[in-house]
Amino acid sequence: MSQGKKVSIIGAGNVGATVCYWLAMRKHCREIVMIDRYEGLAQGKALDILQATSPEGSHTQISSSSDYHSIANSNIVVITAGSPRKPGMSRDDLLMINANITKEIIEKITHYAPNAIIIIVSNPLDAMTYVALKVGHYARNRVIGMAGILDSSRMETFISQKLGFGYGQVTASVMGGHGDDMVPLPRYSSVNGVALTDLLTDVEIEEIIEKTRHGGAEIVSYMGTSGYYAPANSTVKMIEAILSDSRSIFPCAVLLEGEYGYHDTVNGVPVVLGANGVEQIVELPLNEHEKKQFSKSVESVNKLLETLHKSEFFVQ
Ligand SMILES: NC(=O)C1=CN([C@@H]2O[C@H](COP(=O)(O)OP(=O)(O)OC[C@H]3O[C@@H](n4cnc5c(N)ncnc54)[C@H](O)[C@@H]3O)[C@@H](O)[C@H]2O)C=CC1
Ligand SMILES: O=C([O-])CC(=O)C(=O)O
Repeated sequence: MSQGKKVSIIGAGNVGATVCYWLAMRKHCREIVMIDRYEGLAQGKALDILQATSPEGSHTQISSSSDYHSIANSNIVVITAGSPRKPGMSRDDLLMINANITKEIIEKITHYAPNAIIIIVSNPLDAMTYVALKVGHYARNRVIGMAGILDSSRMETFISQKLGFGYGQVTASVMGGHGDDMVPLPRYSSVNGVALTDLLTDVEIEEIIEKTRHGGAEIVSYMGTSGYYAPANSTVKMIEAILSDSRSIFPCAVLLEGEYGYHDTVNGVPVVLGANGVEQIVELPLNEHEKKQFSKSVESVNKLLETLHKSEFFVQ
């Protein structure tokens, strides 16, 4: 696999450490560095994960630091630093607290790892991706938000649960922002090639769409904090695609510059991921209903961006 590659993870909490664990176990990179504002946390988790690598024959070197010098020469930096939501909160409630954290971290990354591709995980995802792009003055291919793969994998799970068969054979597609207005696409979902619309009724499909839209909140309601196994798995899929230059299509949050008719905003769309990050944005021929839903999702993200612009966040 992609030995010789370095990934840094900023934020060694639930998602960050689980990304580190998955990556180490799958042996896709030579080196992983974890940074957290609580150095002891990153240090403890790095050592714990490192001690799990030996029985697996993984050569991945895992270290922790509070010093950003250690992220130098990273191929990819993943940002999972920031607050998760608590029950009753929306992801959007995290806007200002996580925007400030993202800004502080991006300023370090542009200094210490100027050539890295950035994967954003912190919420609200689309707005944080926009913050990273603007604060770091990055070309848009280099900053990518993780959400669409996760939302699609949730939809796939709910489809198999509803059907009672097809586990592992479902392909679902979710576009749009990572919020309650995300756009699950049953027309682009199938079970081993059999169209979803041939297997489930409209009412059943609508139920799945609603469950997918609230998939994150459902987990928060059980645990008091957000999920991390599926989010970490989705993040690792993006890392693997970039490190191995697989040029795979995944739904990811990227800056739109005219695609789907929108400018200067971030939203989730299918992209080709490869060595340069976003190699291509794929424009699906959406029908009128899907276009309307996507427009609502763009509006929701734009409201957050407006709040940031009005608060003069970008001129501080
Ligand atoms: N995009 C997505 O689909 C998903 C996004 N998330 C988001 O990811 C973020 C992290 O979630 P969890 O790992 O569950 O939270 P967590 O609380 O377990 O971990 C966050 C870590 O960030 C660290 N941190 C905070 N400020 C920092 C700074 N300035 N520098 C370095 N480290 C800092 C904290 O010390 C903590 O260890 C949250 O915003 C959450 O909403 C979580 C799951 C899915
Ligand atoms: O729901 C949350 O707060 C975390 C998240 O984005 C997800 O799990 O989809």
